[in-house]
Amino acid sequence: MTKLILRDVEIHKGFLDRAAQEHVLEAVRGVVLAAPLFQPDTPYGKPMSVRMTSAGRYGWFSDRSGYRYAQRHPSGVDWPPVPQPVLDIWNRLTGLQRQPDCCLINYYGEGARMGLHQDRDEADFAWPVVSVSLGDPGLFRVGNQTRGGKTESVWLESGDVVVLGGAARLTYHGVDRIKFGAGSLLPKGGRINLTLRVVD
Ligand SMILES: O=C(O)CCC(=O)C(=O)O
Ligand SMILES: [Fe+2]
Repeated sequence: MTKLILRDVEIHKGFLDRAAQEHVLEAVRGVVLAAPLFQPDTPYGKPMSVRMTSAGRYGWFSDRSGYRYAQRHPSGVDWPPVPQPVLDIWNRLTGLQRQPDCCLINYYGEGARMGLHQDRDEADFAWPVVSVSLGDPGLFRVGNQTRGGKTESVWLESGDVVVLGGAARLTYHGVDRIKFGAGSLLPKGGRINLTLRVVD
């Protein structure tokens, strides 16, 4: 395990070993069975290329009226609780008493990406965001606190965990592309990202 710092963004390479990745993946499968992946629309009307769902008191949601947190899955069911193996990652890394309210689950299939953005739909930016990568490698781009300027990129691999906290809490970030099929964790390929956030 090595820790890189890229513009105050902490990147814990190899934070989860293979057994831990499999354990988390199994928990994620349980969430997806109860609250299936869906493809949200952006406020601009184009569907996102990433499919997603959530666990926790809140789930992240997007449609023509904007980005927000929702108390239920689009089907009307409650979001399942955040699985304990996922909370364990938060606890190990942050040491905080407060637990995350939302675990957003992003699934990147072939060709999926996520444009540069800030995570700013939460009430209090003092809480960090913790982001877990599973499956195929993804090219993670890190920008600045405001839109524009130079960026730097790093490949995130299965088991890597990123913390956006402190000075980096509002840093622009995104995923340019994935190496579809290059990982061995997901039998059908693709990349899963879990993003843990305190919402309110
Ligand atoms: O997939 C990733 O590594 C980042 C995901 C992300 O930035 C988000 O869901 O807000
Ligand atoms: Fe983000």
